[in-house]
Amino acid sequence: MVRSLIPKDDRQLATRLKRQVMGLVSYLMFMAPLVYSVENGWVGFGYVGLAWFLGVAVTINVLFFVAIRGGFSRRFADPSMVVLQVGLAALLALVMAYYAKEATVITTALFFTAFFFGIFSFTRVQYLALTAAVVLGYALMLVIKYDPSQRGSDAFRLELLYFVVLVMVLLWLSILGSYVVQLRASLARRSADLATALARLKELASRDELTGLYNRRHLMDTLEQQQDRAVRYDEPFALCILDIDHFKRVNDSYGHGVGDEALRAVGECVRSHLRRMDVIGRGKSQSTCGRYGGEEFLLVLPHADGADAWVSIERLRTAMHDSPALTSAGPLSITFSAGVAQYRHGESIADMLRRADAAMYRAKSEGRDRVELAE
Ligand SMILES: Nc1nc2c(ncn2[C@@H]2O[C@H](COP(=O)(O)OP(=O)(O)OP(=O)(O)O)[C@@H](O)[C@H]2O)c(=O)[nH]1
Repeated sequence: MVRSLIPKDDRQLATRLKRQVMGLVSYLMFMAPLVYSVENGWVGFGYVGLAWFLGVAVTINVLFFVAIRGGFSRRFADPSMVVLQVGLAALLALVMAYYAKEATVITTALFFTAFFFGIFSFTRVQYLALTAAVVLGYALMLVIKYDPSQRGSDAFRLELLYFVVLVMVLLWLSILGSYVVQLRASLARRSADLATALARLKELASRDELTGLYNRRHLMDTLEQQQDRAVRYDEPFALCILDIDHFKRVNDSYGHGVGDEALRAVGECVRSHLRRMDVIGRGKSQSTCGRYGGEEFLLVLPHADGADAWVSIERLRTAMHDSPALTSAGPLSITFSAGVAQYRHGESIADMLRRADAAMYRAKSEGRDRVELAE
């Protein structure tokens, strides 16, 4: 039952709730030693008192569980409400300290357990403040528990001993606990930095250095994703292989450097054309373009059938035909030939690419500066 109360799709919430269950189990753990103490008269209450104590502890835990699970606690800076929870647990431990006779060990263990939960978020100041509050509370409890005539008794002196030891242990726990909290925070920072660096690396690994467009590896991944989607949802998608016409002449006439500039200009023209097309087809997944090889580009057009894709690439062809690429050698007239293929159910990506390639070669052989639709 508890398992179904802990969501699987929200890891943070699941962790908070698991901690809450841990807190509940911690109290139930004390049941056997408490029963044993009641049985032997080592605490100043009977079974009714015990039922009250455990009842209050369990109710507090269940209320916190509900507040966290229901989202109420999200409005606080600390959605686990650890400060409040540890404070209440320490208060319960003080109540137990008041009633404890020979069973003082249970009180110490209760304080220990409460302080332990601070490890999940307490700062050193919070830990020390809690220690100070407990010390004050314990001192007050001693004043209430022992009237002046009892303060010379062995029981009182023993209680003072427990008190001093408790203060020592709680101080030690505060320092150690806040150190663990700091370690956890620095670990979380490092793993966040690592995740950012990894994302940056992935981004770099998917880009073509010259044009900044996606590289062949990323394009192949995109094509596979589109193929999966097309199969699963029975939706079309198309691709286009675009090859610059007579690019060798650009290199031969103006040098490789200017050739590179022309490639960048073509890349930018393709990218801005696709961006415009995506704005028109709002709400659908975005098109992808990248450098497929030397002077070849590849475009992936989700949701498009062959005819749609052809129209879109034909517009791009006209745009490129009409606007020269700006290079340091001046404006250069650049055209391309392209082959467009629509995905056929059941075919491999390699076959689809082969068909688009064949269409592109047909465009070349029929005079260049053309877009052909694959058969
Ligand atoms: N500047 C530059 N040139 C490149 C790059 N990659 C490939 N090329 C050049 O692109 C040219 C491709 O030439 P070809 O395959 O003969 O084709 P083409 O001259 O474009 O002629 P068609 O494709 O038949 O229209 C070669 O000169 C390559 O050196 C690059 O990264 N930078």
